[in-house]
Amino acid sequence: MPSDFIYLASTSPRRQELLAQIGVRFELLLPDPDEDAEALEAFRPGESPTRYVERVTLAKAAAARQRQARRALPPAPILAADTTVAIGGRILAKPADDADACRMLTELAGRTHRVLTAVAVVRGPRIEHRINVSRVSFARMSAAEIARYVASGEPRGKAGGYAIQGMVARFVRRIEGSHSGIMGLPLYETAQLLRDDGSPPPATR
Ligand SMILES: Cc1cn([C@H]2C[C@H](O)[C@@H](COP(=O)(O)OP(=O)(O)OP(=O)(O)O)O2)c(=O)[nH]c1=O
Repeated sequence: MPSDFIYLASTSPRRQELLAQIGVRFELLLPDPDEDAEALEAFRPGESPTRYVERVTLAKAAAARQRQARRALPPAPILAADTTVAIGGRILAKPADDADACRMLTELAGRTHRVLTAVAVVRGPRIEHRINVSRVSFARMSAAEIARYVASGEPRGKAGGYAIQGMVARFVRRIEGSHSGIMGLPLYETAQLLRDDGSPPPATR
């Protein structure tokens, strides 16, 4: 029988909004203070962006499953995701600081890059996942435009140093793929993985 709610193992406010957008009922299952969430996201030399985003997502899902057991929470599926920006085979993570965001945006301006988001759903011992890959083409941006965008604070905490849902949209010439996937949670793939999980129970008469 499908569960009438799921656990969302994500600190990302965008993922919370996106899941709510398709009417999924969820509770947050966030890391304990002593969990090293950043260690999960360390790069391994030579790893492809696809393999990287898949590995990190599965690791986030497995960590959340352990958390659920540790806290003796009621059973329900758990959803985890990771978003990675890749250009020319290289991964751009979340910028360390504003200078790093400037460097990333300078690299992305006037070019097309990929945004990969993997989403995983844990049900007991099983983990299923899907990967969405989108292409985003940015117009040229002058150094002053990049500096102004970085000063807005929007790049902080975002893979590749930008938010498609934000002010940078004025420089987005074209996207191919999934807008929600670029924002952090591809809703088509998510709904496929969840099927009826997270739907409210049918009204009783
Ligand atoms: C490319 C892009 C990323 N992002 C965000 C989504 C994610 O929050 C973030 C990528 O970082 P992630 O490491 O995928 O996620 P997170 O650390 O924010 O949250 P958690 O691991 O707890 O689930 O970048 C946007 O909001 N808009 C965009 O256009």
